[in-house]
Amino acid sequence: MAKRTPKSLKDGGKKTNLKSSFNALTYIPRFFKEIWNVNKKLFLLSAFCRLIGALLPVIILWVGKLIIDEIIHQISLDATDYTQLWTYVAIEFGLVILSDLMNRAISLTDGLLGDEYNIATSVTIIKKTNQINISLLEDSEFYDKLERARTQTTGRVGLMSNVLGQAQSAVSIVTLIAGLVYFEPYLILLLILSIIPSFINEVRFSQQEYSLARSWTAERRQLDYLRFIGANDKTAKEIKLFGLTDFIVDRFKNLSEEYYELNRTLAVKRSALGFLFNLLGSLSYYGAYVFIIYRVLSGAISIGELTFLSGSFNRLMKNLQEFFSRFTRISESALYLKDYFDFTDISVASKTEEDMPLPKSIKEGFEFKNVYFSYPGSDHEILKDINFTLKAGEKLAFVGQNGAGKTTLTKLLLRFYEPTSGDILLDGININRFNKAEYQAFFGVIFQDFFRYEFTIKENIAIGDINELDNQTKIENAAELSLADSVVNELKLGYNQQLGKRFANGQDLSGGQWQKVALARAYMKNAEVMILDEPTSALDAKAESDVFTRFIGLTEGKTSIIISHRFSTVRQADRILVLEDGKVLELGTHEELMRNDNLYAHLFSLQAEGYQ
Ligand SMILES: Nc1ncnc2c1ncn2[C@@H]1O[C@H](COP(=O)(O)OP(=O)(O)OP(=O)(O)O)[C@@H](O)[C@H]1O
Repeated sequence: MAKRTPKSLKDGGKKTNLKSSFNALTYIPRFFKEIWNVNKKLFLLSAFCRLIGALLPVIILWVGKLIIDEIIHQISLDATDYTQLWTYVAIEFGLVILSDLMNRAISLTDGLLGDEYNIATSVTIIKKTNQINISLLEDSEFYDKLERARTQTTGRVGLMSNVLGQAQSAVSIVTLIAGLVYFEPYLILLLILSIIPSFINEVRFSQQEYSLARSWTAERRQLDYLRFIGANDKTAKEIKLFGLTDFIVDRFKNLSEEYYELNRTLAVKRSALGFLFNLLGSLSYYGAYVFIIYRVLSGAISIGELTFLSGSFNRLMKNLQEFFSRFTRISESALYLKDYFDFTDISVASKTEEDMPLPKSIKEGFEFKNVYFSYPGSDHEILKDINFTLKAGEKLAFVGQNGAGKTTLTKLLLRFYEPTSGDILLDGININRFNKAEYQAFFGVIFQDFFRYEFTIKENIAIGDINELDNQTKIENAAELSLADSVVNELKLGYNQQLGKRFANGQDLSGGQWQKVALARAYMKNAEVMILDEPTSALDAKAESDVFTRFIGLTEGKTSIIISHRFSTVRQADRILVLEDGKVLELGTHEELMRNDNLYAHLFSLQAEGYQ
């Protein structure tokens, strides 16, 4: 990990300001359009309940006023007919029940809508990630964006409740203000004066908190990573043996404590100032209270009106405080919304892509012409002036020392990256001109770092052609050809055995067993071109020879590339391409290269000696 420059509150990365907070609010209509599309009925139900919920407080306060006035009226009359009074009480009771019902309905609909929206955005993120170029996926800035889009899901759901709650508060505030204005218009001024300072305080701090959180995205990813390697079954062996716990804990603590300190400073300041400004609110409330009491004592208003006014004033003040603090929460979450939409808006169109139809079968083959390549963001040339052909139906092996560029060459062929200069042709046509998804479907590939999916073994094999998941015969056939059937036979639940240790009843496999499973994927797909990157490295000598004989059968008549460090495997290819330091050093049959007496012959003899 590179040495980090400590951040302070002042240099919190990209600064956000009031303008950016307000700008972020422009994403809210788009956000609600997405929620609306998720479940229209539920959305309307939630809005309806909130509208009723918004009108109830002022009505309940008003009925309270009627009850008190009626009691005083009855006492002064010495009367015994309380029908009117009990009717009011019954109405208030009904309204309180209705209010409770509405609140519950609101939290229910919000929860359900939030869950549904959550599912929808997770699906969007998975699909979008899949459409994005591999080169972008390896970019750390992109990863930060992805992380923000992924981890802020709960924030987005909260945002929905907050915005809807805000609309509800706005209706309540208008009705309460109408009541106050009717009796005592001046109280409104007092109210606004007491609220504004705390609003400004909230806005200021929420921006600083967002700025801080955003500027620490990369460090949070590091913290996640340390948490992952520090408490994980895959790393546990090495961590114990190398005694890495303290090293990881120290690194984790140093990083997280710095973040904690900055956060704490902000939180303490926010709370202290928040308390002072709220004190101002309480003072104004009691000022208003005293004022209304004077008005009652002077006979200007009734006791019922006193309760209505003080109740309305109190509620209004709380509602306004909540309205403003919620406003800052909304603008804060809206900034995260921007991160999400920035991610979903990443353009996936390739400049060069056309939609040429792919040939049904390969006639001539592939040709690399003067290909140079550096990974994005680096000047280091990994491939230099590469020229060779892969003829239709030919089995070509790539050989070379670690880091020579073998895997990179296949990544270019698969269009995960584009050459920095030079062309790759298929039957004389630049591969960029074909539809990318169709072009990539042409290939059956087993990568060196193939993924061990913690699914069942059957699913792990079917991944080679997931449409055939229910085709048990095909899966068994593939397992037999790749020798994965011997692995299946040892599993308690056979093909339905869960693999890996993450889930209940899962069973892990050895490296070689996993490789057989991965190889079975190649047999699932009857691809036009096969690429196997180190397909047998973890297999024992007997299995390697068996697998390879079968693989030769699988690729019979097919264009294929095999990357291997085992010369017993390599020599069976039709031709061998030897890479050294990103350049083609030799190309020819095994016999030709042996006669050449260059790097290939040298490495071959070295390995042969090792077997003697
Ligand atoms: N995503 C990447 N970004 C930047 N550099 C990379 C990336 N992947 C590989 N490299 C670099 O490119 C060079 C070639 O790597 P490549 O994986 O093609 O080698 P290889 O010949 O397949 O090696 P091995 O035999 O070890 O698998 C290496 O120096 C490696 O560090």
